[in-house]
Amino acid sequence: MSEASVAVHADADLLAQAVAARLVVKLLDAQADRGQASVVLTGGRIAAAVYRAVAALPAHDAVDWSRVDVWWGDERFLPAGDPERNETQARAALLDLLPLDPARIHPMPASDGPDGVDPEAAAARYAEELAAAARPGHATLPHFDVLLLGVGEDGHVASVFPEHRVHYESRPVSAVRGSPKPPPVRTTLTLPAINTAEEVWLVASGSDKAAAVHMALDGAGPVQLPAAGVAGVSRTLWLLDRAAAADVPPRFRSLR
Ligand SMILES: O=C1O[C@H](COP(=O)(O)O)[C@@H](O)[C@H](O)[C@H]1O
Repeated sequence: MSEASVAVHADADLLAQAVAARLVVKLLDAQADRGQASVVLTGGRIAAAVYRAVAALPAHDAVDWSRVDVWWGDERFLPAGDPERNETQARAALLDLLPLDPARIHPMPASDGPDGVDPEAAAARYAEELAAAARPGHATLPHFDVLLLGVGEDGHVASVFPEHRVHYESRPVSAVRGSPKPPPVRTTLTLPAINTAEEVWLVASGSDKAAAVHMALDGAGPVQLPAAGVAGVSRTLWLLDRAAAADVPPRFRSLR
């Protein structure tokens, strides 16, 4: 598990551009090292801005997108194509514009998918898809080069919400019922699954995120503040705009 580090950018627009540039470089490095790359996407407003920024970045053409696996960290359990689905958002902002291999795009199941409106079955199906991509003889998850997370005002990451029973789920993918943020039914990677990623980047913008960022970096408990429980294997990087970074604890300020 890695120590957190913090990078701050002037505003949300520059933050999105910086994350986009980092992401392209990370995927290029992974392809140079491993011959392929994998990214775990998230949802939310700043994530959408990052996806648009990647699409606008000329250097994205340097990535061999046919050798990139795309996974999701969480999903709103709604019908395919619903504009509120994280998948729909990512496809519209970026994925539909890239020469990806459709077989390497791995959305979480929709509520009109093979399991119907059963999020527990959908979560189990996604866990099977992940396990099928894991290295033979290894864990139940594939290698994730980089996993992106937004951070909610309440400190949630993916669809792991404070005090929710998803914290006690032992499987890597969980159904979420009773989400405090709409829609109420979701599917999500759990924190232990998130923390298998080589690098985890927590991206937050706006003053309404400052308190959650502060508490997460200041030693809050993960059940109360899920973002506090995130740690990538080799890197845990908080990517913030100035407003979200307003209350970053002093020991991280030299890193800004
Ligand atoms: O509902 C969700 O919200 C969070 C944060 O979204 P934001 O708009 O406040 O940035 C997001 O990370 C998560 O994937 C999504 O399902």
